[in-house]
Amino acid sequence: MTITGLGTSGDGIALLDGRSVFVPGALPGETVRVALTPNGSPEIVDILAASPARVAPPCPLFGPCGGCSLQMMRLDTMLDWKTARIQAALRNAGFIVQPEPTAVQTPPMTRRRLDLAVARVPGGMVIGLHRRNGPPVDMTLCHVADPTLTALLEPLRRVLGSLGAVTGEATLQINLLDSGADIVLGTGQDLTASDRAKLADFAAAHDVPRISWQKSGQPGIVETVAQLKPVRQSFGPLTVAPPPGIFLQATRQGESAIVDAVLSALPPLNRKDMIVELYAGCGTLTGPLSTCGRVSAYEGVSEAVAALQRARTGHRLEAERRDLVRQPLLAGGLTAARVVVLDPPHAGAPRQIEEIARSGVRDVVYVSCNPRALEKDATRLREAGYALVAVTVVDQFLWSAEVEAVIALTKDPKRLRKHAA
Ligand SMILES: C[S@@+](CC[C@H](N)C(=O)[O-])C[C@H]1O[C@@H](n2cnc3c(N)ncnc32)[C@H](O)[C@@H]1O
Repeated sequence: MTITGLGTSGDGIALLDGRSVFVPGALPGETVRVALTPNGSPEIVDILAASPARVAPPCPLFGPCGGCSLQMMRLDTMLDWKTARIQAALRNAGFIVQPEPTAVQTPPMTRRRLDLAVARVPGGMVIGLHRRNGPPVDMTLCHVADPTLTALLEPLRRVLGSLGAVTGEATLQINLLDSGADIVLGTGQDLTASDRAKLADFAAAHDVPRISWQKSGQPGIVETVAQLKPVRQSFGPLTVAPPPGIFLQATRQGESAIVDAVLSALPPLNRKDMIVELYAGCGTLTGPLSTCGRVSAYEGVSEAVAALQRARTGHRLEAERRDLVRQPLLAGGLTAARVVVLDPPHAGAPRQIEEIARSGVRDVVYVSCNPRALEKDATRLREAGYALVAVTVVDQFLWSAEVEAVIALTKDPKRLRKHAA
């Protein structure tokens, strides 16, 4: 097969009898020989002509482990591919002439958030990421995760193996906060008193400030099992105590790149200007934005809003819980805003964008984690008269197909004139 492109999940695309076939591990320009697996999907058996972008994958778990799909690709080529995806999304949204993008890629071994699967298997415990459509692959090393997190996996295997509540499969979510690893364990069974004592001992032995637990299938209810010291995370001038399992940008370097891009995408502001921030999480952008103007932050997760409200003393910000899908901030409520900054989840923000499009707000900064959603939301903003003035691409999910972007849009004639000059 001749590979003509890369699909949105990072698989090579080939045409076979007029239809697209996805070949994992193949790069554009390559000719590969494939065999069909028992479930009918193609698997490379031989590379007949390799791409100049092909490199030896650094991790021995690459292939079976479902975490990375692109370790056989040069990092700079991968960043170019991700940048081209954002440019294509914006072009499809109708922005034919685009500013030169800034592109940032984070280094390996910096991921500070892991969502892992746990499985009790004959002879031990497996902790890792699922193989494609299969069971988890034991993460004995990782070129993506921060080494502080990978160092915890072996002791975690031992303690989880000793827990009565971990009978079959479980989940483990770890956020590396400024205060240390913040762990949420999910199990199907309730923890016993002995399980709780073992987890508390583990926290003390490994300097883990907090371990929480949730029962599988009850995602909203999280219980603290051990808390040895306060948890904290700083976002610019703001220090919050994040709730267990809260959204955190995947890497510290990615967070800095997004924050820098958002701040430089703002129009000139004075400190009394109101910034409306939508999908605020527990303050990644809110803290830095509060140094530029008054921030009204909206977020759907009540624990994140409570953390922001507790941290706001001395900072120019208000935080409110609001489901922005069911109850978007209406156009009328946006008129006081000098600029709207939004960082929606994967699905984008179609209802909220409609209200922004109808409001008179002059400047919008949109942080995207999904090029498809970006295309739809940016289409509506272009129709409403916004022009594109800056694009930053952030690759903080190294070796996967994920890509983030920060785009600045305006309908302020003065800013447009300055931009054109
Ligand atoms: C991509 S994260 C960004 C969070 C934050 N800006 C940050 O950088 O840490 C998206 C945020 O949207 C929130 N969210 C998801 N659905 C929502 C909804 N329907 N209404 C309000 N917030 C929502 C999530 O809880 C999450 O905090």
